[in-house]
Amino acid sequence: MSESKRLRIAIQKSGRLSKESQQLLKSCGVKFNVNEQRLIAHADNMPIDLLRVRDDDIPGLVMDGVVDLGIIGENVLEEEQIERQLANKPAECTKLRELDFGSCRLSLAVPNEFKYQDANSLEGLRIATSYPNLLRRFMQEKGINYSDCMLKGSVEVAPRAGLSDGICDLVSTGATLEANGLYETEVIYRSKACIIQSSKTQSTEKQALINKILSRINGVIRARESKYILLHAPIETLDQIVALLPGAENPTVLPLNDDTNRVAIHAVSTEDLFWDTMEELTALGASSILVMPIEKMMG
Ligand SMILES: Nc1ncnc2c1ncn2[C@@H]1O[C@H](COP(=O)(O)OP(=O)(O)OP(=O)(O)O)[C@@H](O)[C@H]1O
Ligand SMILES: O=P(O)(O)OC[C@H]1O[C@H](OP(=O)(O)OP(=O)(O)O)[C@H](O)[C@@H]1O
Ligand SMILES: [Mg+2]
Repeated sequence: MSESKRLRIAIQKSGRLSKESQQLLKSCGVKFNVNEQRLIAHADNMPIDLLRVRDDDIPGLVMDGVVDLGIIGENVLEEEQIERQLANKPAECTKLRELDFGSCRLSLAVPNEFKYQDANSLEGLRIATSYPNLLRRFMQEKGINYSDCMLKGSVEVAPRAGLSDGICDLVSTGATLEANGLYETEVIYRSKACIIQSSKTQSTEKQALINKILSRINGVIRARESKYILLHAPIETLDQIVALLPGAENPTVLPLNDDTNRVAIHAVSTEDLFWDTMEELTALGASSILVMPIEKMMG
């Protein structure tokens, strides 16, 4: 197979990570259109190809150097890493950074009627999961014997279907567990989406493009986490007002026309400004408070 000159990025074809992975790359200025029937989407304005695959395949594609970058849940990455280490296959890749989506946890859960005290309550039981390696690591650390029942999907119905006593599955809101008469007993792994790079040596051009994409991702995520805040404040409560603005260390303070008692404050806040803080600001005499999203950030 000849080495492609274009940077290959693997993303999930359809599922929890696919929309946000595409959106992130678009926000970084990568222009592409996805045809649902096609595995590959070529970017129009940069030498980048997107490979749209099942999420389980992404870590292996990166570790084998078939693609250069991948966007994947840390849970799937860790599971594949353990699997490959056991099989003596290449398991190396570099996690470039965590992303700001795909937040979930891998947890143990049991039927509502099950009397759970601690992890020892699972001794000798059968647990259904799609993550046998992460489950084994946890159970070995606790010294608990169990048997597993490997299911790629619909794990949450296993106890009711008589296939297992408990489950080890992904949880976010907990709605799926509740709908299936289960409750969460132990969190065994916390996960977010992340971007990974293959360990193979890249050409100077490709590495420069990877660095550019990563720096843009950093800018996009920083911008999404930040807000631009404008407000009018009485000079006498200025210090208290600035202290309330989360993460805004050096705001711009400007005079107001025909008003010597009040000033305008412009600040970039690194956190969302919550309603409670807005109410406290108003109580200190702030007015005309505007909180605006930031589209891009650099430097
Ligand atoms: N409820 C959730 N909330 C947030 N993130 C989640 C949730 N469930 C899963 N994830 C994250 O998204 C990833 C993909 O989940 P999804 O359910 O789409 O996978 P899948 O069914 O295995 O998809 P595929 O068809 O690609 O194999 C998970 O590995 C996890 O990192
Ligand atoms: O705690 P909750 O917010 O209910 O989320 C948890 C559910 O989300 C995921 O499945 P998904 O909905 O992605 O569908 P899938 O089972 O087809 O992968 C996961 O496998 C759980 O079933
Ligand atoms: Mg999958």
